[in-house]
Amino acid sequence: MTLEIASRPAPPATDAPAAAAIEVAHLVKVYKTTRAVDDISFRVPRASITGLLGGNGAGKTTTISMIMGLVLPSSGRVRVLGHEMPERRADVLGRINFESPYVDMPSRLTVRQNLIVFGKLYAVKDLPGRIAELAADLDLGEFLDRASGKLSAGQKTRVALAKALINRPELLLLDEPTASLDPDTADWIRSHLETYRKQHGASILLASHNMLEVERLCDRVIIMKRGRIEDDDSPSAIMARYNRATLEEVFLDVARGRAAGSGR
Ligand SMILES: Nc1ncnc2c1ncn2[C@@H]1O[C@H](COP(=O)(O)OP(=O)(O)OP(=O)(O)O)[C@@H](O)[C@H]1O
Repeated sequence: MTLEIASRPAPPATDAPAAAAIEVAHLVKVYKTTRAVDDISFRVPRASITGLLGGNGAGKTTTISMIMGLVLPSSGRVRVLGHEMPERRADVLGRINFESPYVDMPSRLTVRQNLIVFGKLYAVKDLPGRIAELAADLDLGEFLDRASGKLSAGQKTRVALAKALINRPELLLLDEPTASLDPDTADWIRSHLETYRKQHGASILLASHNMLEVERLCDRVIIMKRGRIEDDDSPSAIMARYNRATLEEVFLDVARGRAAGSGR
């Protein structure tokens, strides 16, 4: 992931309660010759779970990285919780968080030490209390004092989720949160995300290759292909438009260039 910080002057903050969790307008990212994200616009309302779908290389991770202010857009605009990114990152970063199974924590530190480091970065109040709460919620007790590098994939995912929730984020960005998990653990993680959204009114943007997961969790689905948005609607409306019973079939239609409604 490239880290580029913008030097444009910061515009005024506008954190009106009505502001969407995320607003993206005409966003473009060009890496040398690759147009990774090609003029996309969408809105993620507060307290919603939105799925970001697309085949390998569709531009999902690049989009999420621009939303977090970690990758600088070539053009276009991103607002998070009403604040312009990346200019207003300082107002936003403490209120959002991120999880990806592809980003490892320092492996020699124990789980507890890692959570202390991330909790301090977010200036979490009563950090020992928050870690105890997350350990109970996510069942981390058994390996809280074990080196993070010595955990199984499922245990690592639970720790990554604890790290992502440590600051009680208003917006959670998830890049394939259940990749490489067994169905039982994946289901457990999904239930936890649903509960967190309900209890905290949080907004979630979830990039996933698991269509059942998206059908179950998401109020809305954005389908990307080659950097562009192919569709953006509720799962049921998208399935109806493609005349398909599952999002998996819709995904294959989009990947193979079949037009909406041509299925069956
Ligand atoms: N740092 C980079 N430098 C150059 N090209 C990049 C960089 N990051 C991504 N790309 C390219 O941009 C395109 C979009 O990649 P991105 O990782 O955003 O896709 P994705 O939808 O997340 O894919 P996947 O499902 O495989 O994770 C790809 O063609 C990729 O090779």
